Amino acid sequence: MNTAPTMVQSGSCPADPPLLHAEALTWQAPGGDFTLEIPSLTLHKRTCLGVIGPSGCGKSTLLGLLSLALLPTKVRCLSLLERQLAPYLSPGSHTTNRKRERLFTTLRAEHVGFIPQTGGLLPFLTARENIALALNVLETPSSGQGAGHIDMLAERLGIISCLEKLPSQLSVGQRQRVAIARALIHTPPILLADEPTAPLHPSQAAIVLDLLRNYAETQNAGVIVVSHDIDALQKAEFSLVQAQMKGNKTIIHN
Ligand SMILES: Nc1ncnc2c1ncn2[C@@H]1O[C@H](COP(=O)(O)OP(=O)(O)OP(=O)(O)O)[C@@H](O)[C@H]1O
Repeated sequence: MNTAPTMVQSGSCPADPPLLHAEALTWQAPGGDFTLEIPSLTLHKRTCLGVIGPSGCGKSTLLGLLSLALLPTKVRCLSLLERQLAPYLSPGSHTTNRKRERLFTTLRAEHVGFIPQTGGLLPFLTARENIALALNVLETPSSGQGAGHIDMLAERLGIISCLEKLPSQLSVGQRQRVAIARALIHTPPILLADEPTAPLHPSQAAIVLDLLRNYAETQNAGVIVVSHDIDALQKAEFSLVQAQMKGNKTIIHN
C-alpha cells in the first residue's frame, strides 16, 4: 500500500522547537537487502504519531534509529532536543566511538523512554523494582518521590496488584503494562513504543493509548508508537504516518 502519509500536528505549537528531527537519514541493512529512508521526520511537543506499515517494512528499525540504538548509514540532520547529533555520525567525524556511545547513552537514559516489543523486563526484579530502575539509574530529583509515583502510574495502568511480583508471575499483558510504566516513570520528553498494545485486550489497549496521549499533553512530550492497530490509533487521536514500501526500500516521513 503506497498511500501518502496523513499528518496532523494536533496540539503542537509551531513556535516550539521540535523534540526530535531527522532529515535525509538512511539505514542500510548489513548485506544491503533492505534500506530505510527518512527524508524528513519531526516530532513536536504534545504530539502523538502512529507509524503503520506491513511486517518487515522497517518500523522497529525506525525506532532503533530515533532512540540512537542503531547508527544511520548516512544522515544530513539528526537532532534531539535541539542537540545536533549528525556531526557525531559523519564518516569524517573526529569523535571516537566510545565518546559517541557515552553521549548517546546519556541522551537515551535522560530523554527517551522506550517500550520494546517484548517488554524487556529483568526477570530477577519485581515489577516495582523494574519500574524504579530508570529512577535509580538517573538518580533524578524525583527519585525520592519514586514510590508514590510508581503506585499512581500502576493504578492508572491497572497493575497495582502486580507490583511486588516477579515478571514470571505475571500475564503477558500485565508484563507489557509494567514495561509501559517503566518507560514513563522518569517522565522522558520523548517516548518511543514498539507495538505496546499488541499483547493487550482491546479495552486495555485503548486505556494505554489514551494514557500515552494524555502523557504527551500534560508533560509537553512527544510520543511515537509503532502499531498495526490503525483503528485504536485513530480512536486515541494519533496522527498516522504510513510507511511506504518500494521494492526492498521503505520510506517513512511526515
Ligand atoms: N541486523 C540486520 N541485518 C539484516 N537485515 C536486518 C537487520 N535488522 C533488520 N533487518 C531487516 O530490515 C527490515 C526491517 O525490519 P524491522 O524489524 O524494522 O521491520 P518491522 O516493520 O518492525 O517488522 P514487524 O512489524 O514484523 O516487527 C526487515 O526486512 C529485516 O529483515
